[in-house]
Amino acid sequence: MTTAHIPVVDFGSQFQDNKEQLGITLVDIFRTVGFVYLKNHGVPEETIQGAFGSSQKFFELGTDTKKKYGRPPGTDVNSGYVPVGMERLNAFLENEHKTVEIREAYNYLPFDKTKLPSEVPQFDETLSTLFVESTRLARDIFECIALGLCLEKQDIFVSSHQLIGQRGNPTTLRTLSYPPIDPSAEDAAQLTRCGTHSDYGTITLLYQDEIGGLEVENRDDVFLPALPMPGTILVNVGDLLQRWTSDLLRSTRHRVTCNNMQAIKKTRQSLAFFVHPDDNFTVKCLDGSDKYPPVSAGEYLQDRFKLTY
Ligand SMILES: O=C(O)CCC(=O)C(=O)O
Ligand SMILES: [Fe+2]
Repeated sequence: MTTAHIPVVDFGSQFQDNKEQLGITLVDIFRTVGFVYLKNHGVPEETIQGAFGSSQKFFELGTDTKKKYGRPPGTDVNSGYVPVGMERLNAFLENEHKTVEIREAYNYLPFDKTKLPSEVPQFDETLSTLFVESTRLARDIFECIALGLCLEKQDIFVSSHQLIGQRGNPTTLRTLSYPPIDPSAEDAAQLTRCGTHSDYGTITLLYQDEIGGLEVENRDDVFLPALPMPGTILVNVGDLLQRWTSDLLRSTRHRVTCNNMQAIKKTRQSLAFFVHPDDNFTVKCLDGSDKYPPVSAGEYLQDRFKLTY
C-alpha cells in the first residue's frame, strides 16, 4: 500500500523562508490532487493528543448520556453529538445507497457552551485549544494559496474567514469515532465507516489516528489509501473553494472503508476541522467569470446540510 499519490509538503520552514514558492506548490497540488500532507505545521502534538484523549472519553460514555448533548435534528444549529446512522454522506450515490455508515461524531463550535459533556471536564479546553491552533494554520494556508493564485485581493481568503470560532461563522471541529465492526456479522457487507463524498467548505484539516481506512480518489477515478503519516496533517480542498476558483482547485472525493479486516475490529478516531467563510460573505468566482452565480456562504452550507441530515 502506498500514499505516494498524495504529496508531503514541509510547511513550517517554507512558510518562514519563501511563502510565495510554498503557495505555488500548494496551488499546484490542490489543482491536481486536491489533498496534501503537511509536516512542520506548528500544531503541537500534545494539543492533538489532548483532543483525541478527551474525545475518546466522551465516546466511551453510554449512548443515553451522549444523547443529552445531541445535535438537534432539522435545525440550523450544528453543534453537538451525532449518533450512528443519523447522517448520510453518500445519500446520492446510486451504488452506495444500501450502505450504512457506522460512525458517531461530536460537532464542536467553541462559542456554543450549551452541549458540553460535564462527564468529561477537559473536553472544552482540549478541543478549544486544537480549534485555535487549527485556525492559525488554516489562515497561514489561505495566505499561501492567495499568493500561489496571484490574486489581486491578496487578503480575500483571510478577510472572508474573519469570524472563525464566533457566531456568524460555521467552521467546526468535528471529532469522529468509528466503532468496531464484526467482519463476520450477517450485515457486514452493507456497512461502511464513511461513504464517498467531498467536503462542503473551503478547506479541511484532518488529524487521523494510526488505524487507517481513509481512501482518496485519484485522477483516474481510483480510490487509493491515504495512510496515517505521523507528524503530518492532511489538508484538502472543499466544494466551496472549488466553486470559488471556478473549478481550478479540486475538491476530491474520499471515503473511509471497511476493507481491512483487522482495522475494522478496532475503534478508529479522527478529528476534522471543516473551514467555512463567514455566513454573510458572498462567494463570487475569483476569475471574474460567471461559471457559478454568486452565493451566500451561509445559505450554501445550509442547503448542503439539508441533504445530509
Ligand atoms: O475520518 C476520516 O478520516 C475522514 C472523515 C471525513 O472525510 C469527513 O468527515 O468529511
Ligand atoms: Fe470528508
